[in-house]
Amino acid sequence: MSHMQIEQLRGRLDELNSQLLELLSERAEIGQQIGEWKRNAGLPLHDPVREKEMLDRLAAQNSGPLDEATVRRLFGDIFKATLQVQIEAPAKRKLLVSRASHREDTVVQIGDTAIGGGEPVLVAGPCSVESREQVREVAAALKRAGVPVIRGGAFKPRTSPYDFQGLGFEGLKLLKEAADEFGLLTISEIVTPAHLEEAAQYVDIIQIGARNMQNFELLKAAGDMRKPVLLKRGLAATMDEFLHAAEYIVSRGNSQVMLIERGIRTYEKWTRNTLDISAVPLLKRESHLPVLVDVSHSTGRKDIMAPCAKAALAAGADGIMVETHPNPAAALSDADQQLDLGEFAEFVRDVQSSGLYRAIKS
Ligand SMILES: O=C(O)C(=O)C[C@]1(C(=O)O)C=C[C@@H](O)C=C1
Repeated sequence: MSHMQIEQLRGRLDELNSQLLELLSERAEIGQQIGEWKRNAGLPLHDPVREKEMLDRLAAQNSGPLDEATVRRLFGDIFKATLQVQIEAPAKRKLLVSRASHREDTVVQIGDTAIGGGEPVLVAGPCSVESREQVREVAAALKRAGVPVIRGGAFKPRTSPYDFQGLGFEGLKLLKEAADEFGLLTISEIVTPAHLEEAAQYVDIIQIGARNMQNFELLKAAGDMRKPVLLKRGLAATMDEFLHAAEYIVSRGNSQVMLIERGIRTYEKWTRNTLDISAVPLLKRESHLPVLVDVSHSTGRKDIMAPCAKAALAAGADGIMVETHPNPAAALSDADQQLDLGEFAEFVRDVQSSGLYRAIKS
């Protein structure tokens, strides 16, 4: 046989390999569907009787050149592989928030502001809305710095019940009033499902806080809204838990979800929490949702906020959240970590100087 003939035969084998692979994949997919049905019906996945029937039929059909034992062994392996796919299917279920189900970056577009998939944005504001003057002063500073979104807590889940709990809806109204005056978007944390509808009049982005990341009723209610949601990573949440929490919202039809890393609890005491920078590229790789980083709650210290913000942007973050207050020493919450307005302007300049962020010019 000539070399050319061998090449032709090998070419034909390559074609048959591709066809076999296609057929095996189709077979495995059908097996997956049967597996799902069995699981729901509470039936065992392994069915030796059915396997024996199939093997006996194939043995009877076989006309060589493979001998019967080989046919039985090969198909036995195929059934084993199908069973394996059936067993692993739930763990490998593609989440709606995963890149595997949606390749392109999700872009949350609110008015002229786009979050995700392009220019990073800054979100800034006081930890808590305290007064009309306070929030108005911050809004003016944000406008000057080209920051499009103002944050401000009105419903504050505080560690101690004796600490300032926020101004509630009055706080949301003040936030909205200041934002409207300076053409900014608003973001604020909501903690009660029943408050979502009313809060939606005042906030452009609903924040679900770290302590509520696995408040499943709140996640479901936010999923029933058609408003952007910023979901904070829980204090001790794994990536898997974080993405599943986001899935609760997206699976109810609200695809406008953004994730925010805010530091996790570790043994380290020099920072308030430990900023998990690796969360940024991991989440960007595994999910199509925009990823932000809160440099205030993660570090809890002003002196490293700008470098951490730059690190987050370099790692691929779509935005940075930072707290600022006209008079941090007198703030009713998080007094130590809020930048004053001068420090905030400096922070923006510093982050901008990295070339990783451009302020929006109005
Ligand atoms: O027919 C089924 O019940 C299947 O689950 C499919 C299948 C197969 O690959 O053909 C897989 C595993 C069972 O042990 C038997 C058969």
